[in-house]
Amino acid sequence: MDRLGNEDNKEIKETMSTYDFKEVLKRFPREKNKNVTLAVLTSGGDSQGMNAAVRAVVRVSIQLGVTVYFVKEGYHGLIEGYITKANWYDVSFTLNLGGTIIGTKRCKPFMTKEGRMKATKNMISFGISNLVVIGGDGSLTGANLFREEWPCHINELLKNKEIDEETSKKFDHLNLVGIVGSIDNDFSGTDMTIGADTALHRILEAIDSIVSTAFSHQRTFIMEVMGRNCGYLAVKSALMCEADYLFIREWPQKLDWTDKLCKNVQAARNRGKRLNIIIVSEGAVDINGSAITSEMVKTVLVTTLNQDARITVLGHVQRGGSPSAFDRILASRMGAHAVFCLLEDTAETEPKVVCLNANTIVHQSLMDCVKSTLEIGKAIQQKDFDKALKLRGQSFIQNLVTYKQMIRQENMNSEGKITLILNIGGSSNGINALMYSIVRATLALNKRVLAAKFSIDGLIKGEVIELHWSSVIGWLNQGGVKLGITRTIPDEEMMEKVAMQIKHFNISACIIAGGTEALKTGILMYDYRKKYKELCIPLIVIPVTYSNNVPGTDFSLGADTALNQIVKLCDIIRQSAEGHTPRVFVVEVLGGLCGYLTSMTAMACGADASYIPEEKFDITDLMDCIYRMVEKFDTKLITRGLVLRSEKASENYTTSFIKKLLTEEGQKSFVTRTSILGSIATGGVPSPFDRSFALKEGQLAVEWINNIQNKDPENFTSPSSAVSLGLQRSDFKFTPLDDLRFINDKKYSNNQHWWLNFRPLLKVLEEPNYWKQFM
Ligand SMILES: Nc1ncnc2c1ncn2[C@@H]1O[C@H](COP(=O)(O)OP(=O)(O)OP(=O)(O)O)[C@@H](O)[C@H]1O
Ligand SMILES: O=P(O)(O)OC[C@H]1O[C@](O)(CO)[C@@H](O)[C@@H]1O
Repeated sequence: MDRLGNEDNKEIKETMSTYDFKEVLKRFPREKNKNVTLAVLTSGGDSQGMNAAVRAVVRVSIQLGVTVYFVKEGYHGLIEGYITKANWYDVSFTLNLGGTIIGTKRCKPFMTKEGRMKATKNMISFGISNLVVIGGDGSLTGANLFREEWPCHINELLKNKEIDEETSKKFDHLNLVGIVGSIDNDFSGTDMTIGADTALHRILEAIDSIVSTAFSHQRTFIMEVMGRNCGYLAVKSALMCEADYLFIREWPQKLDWTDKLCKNVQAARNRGKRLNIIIVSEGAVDINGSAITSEMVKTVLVTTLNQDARITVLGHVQRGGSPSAFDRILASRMGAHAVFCLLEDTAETEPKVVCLNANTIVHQSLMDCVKSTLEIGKAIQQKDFDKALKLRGQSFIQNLVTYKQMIRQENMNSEGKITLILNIGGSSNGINALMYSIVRATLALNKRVLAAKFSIDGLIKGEVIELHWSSVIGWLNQGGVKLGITRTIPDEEMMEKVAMQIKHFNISACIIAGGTEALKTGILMYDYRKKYKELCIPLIVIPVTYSNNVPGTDFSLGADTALNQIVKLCDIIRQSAEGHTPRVFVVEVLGGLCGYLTSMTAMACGADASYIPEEKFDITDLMDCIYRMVEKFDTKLITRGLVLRSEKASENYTTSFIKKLLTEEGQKSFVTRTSILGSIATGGVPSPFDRSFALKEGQLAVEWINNIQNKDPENFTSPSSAVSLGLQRSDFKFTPLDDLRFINDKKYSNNQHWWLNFRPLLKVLEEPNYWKQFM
């Protein structure tokens, strides 16, 4: 799960030019790929997002002139010869589907040499010597073995006269690349496996639903989650649902766990909780390695505490349903990368596995990753749980630490320093989870939290409340803004009052959460330190906005939830056209001057075109879109089209203009409809990513304040004492507000966003003849 630190992965890791198709064609010319044949299979437990990976493998191959095959039903299909040619439209409308359209199976015969020999023969008969395997640790272990043995199988086939000398030379080695598709997130080398994010969506949907019935009856629910050997899903979900107790394999319980469980559960009730959630990973054990089951946990609670406890086993629900936006995008990037890897492979290169590393797609040695993954399993078997935990990586351990901190019940009458929270800007999901995290982390340090209701306006009026441990119970999964929010940025007169209130409430530090208004307010407060010494306190801004347009961070809190909402709505809009004559939808997406939501939705839904403020477009682009649409509908294989437009993509090419143009020019082939999503897209409950992001950011902000207060309690005038917290690649960074003041420049726009790199990939995956533009 953590980086292996392989230098080798530098060659074709995702960079600015990775998807620039002119560059791609230069590196992998179509003429050279004429004789390249590639197959893709899915194996092991299915996972949501596998289809996006298959789609990307197929479409990138076709764009590069590679012949591509599906192997149906995993290794079983390889042995039985269920191999069929894949075409462009075979993978249309599959991004939103869970499972795998090409089937999967757990296949015993592939564990035998005979089975793998048969698979070799079948592959050769189709001329295939390049294979993409999408599956979990087991599938990739098998794939690795298959590739190692391949030359022996070829010799054997030659010896048995099942192939001739020429064929044996032509197929002397197998090029292999793995993509990790598994909800368990249990594979070393990649930060995330395809499907894990969606599984968390399913788990939290279930827990959020259970909470209302548990609350009504004051019940305790024991939720059993999947993950075999790996506690990732359990730890993450426990963290994100405020679970009162967690059982996983890598952190086994001492033998007195029954007492501790009862103590924690009872203490939470005493603090005002009407319900308890206990998360049990299906592989949970005690320090002796003996299983701890949901039934055992229930029995303890019923017999010792006389609790009304119930068990819900989530089971395969976790592997079901439509993939999250993250999984669709991750899988598309990984699928494309897998094809590039295969085209670079030679007999001498070792097999690779495509990984996500600090928000960048890279590849690692498949053998090294498999070895490291198996080591974790071995450590667990040998009951060396410390080693297993260490091997799971730093972020796994950090999640556990955060969980313990959030759930720890602190002294309610703390007398320590006071931190003020201000929410400023528009409403964005995840902000309540952030408040939860700030409150719990601050109380853990024996300090106090005050919060202004309705932002600066409330602060000036003195509408300030104290937040206690129990004030934030249940805030993790709440949409909207519990504290109330306005967009007011203080002017000179207001700033004086702000300073007075900070003095009045004896505030020692301030956290501002929100979008650009929050950042601008933070910069102003920093600037006014010269005039008001009350403002010389540690100040930290945490970007919270669905638009993802705040500088200093790759992600703003709330953007993932909005993206998932928009993707869901686009799926529904497009589905509504099923059974109709061809229909094109023009959908207007929120985001102000930032095309993040539009671009990422386009990638996750497979939009035919997307127009954003950062990318200039003109009438020829719009006409080109119409011609492509007509061409597509002429195939009679497709009847639905999707065009996305950012609300501020262009002053003149408005949504209504584009609709009229499509209606006029495309009327012989399709009808056009519009849909303006507006703020409907920002409602709902925070996504797992946003909850987890909120928890981390809250904790880091509190730690930063604590450190700076401890270091130099008198001196809070330097630029480094007023910062913005941001996630850059995989690192959280504290950027001085002084360095971000360009946000106040009217002309500010950021055309260097990391996600702009994916724009060409959108076209590669959506426009069947995209490659022709470069010939
Ligand atoms: N050691 C191995 N040697 C050869 N083939 C293997 C090996 N391990 C697994 N496989 C093949 O891969 C298939 C899938 O493996 P497994 O059932 O472990 O699922 P997985 O890939 O780990 O997926 P998930 O993590 O979703 O369960 C097996 O049924 C078998 O065909
Ligand atoms: O679908 P099956 O074969 O019952 O396997 C269930 C197992 O597969 C996974 O869903 C994925 O590895 C595990 O979390 C679970 O233990």
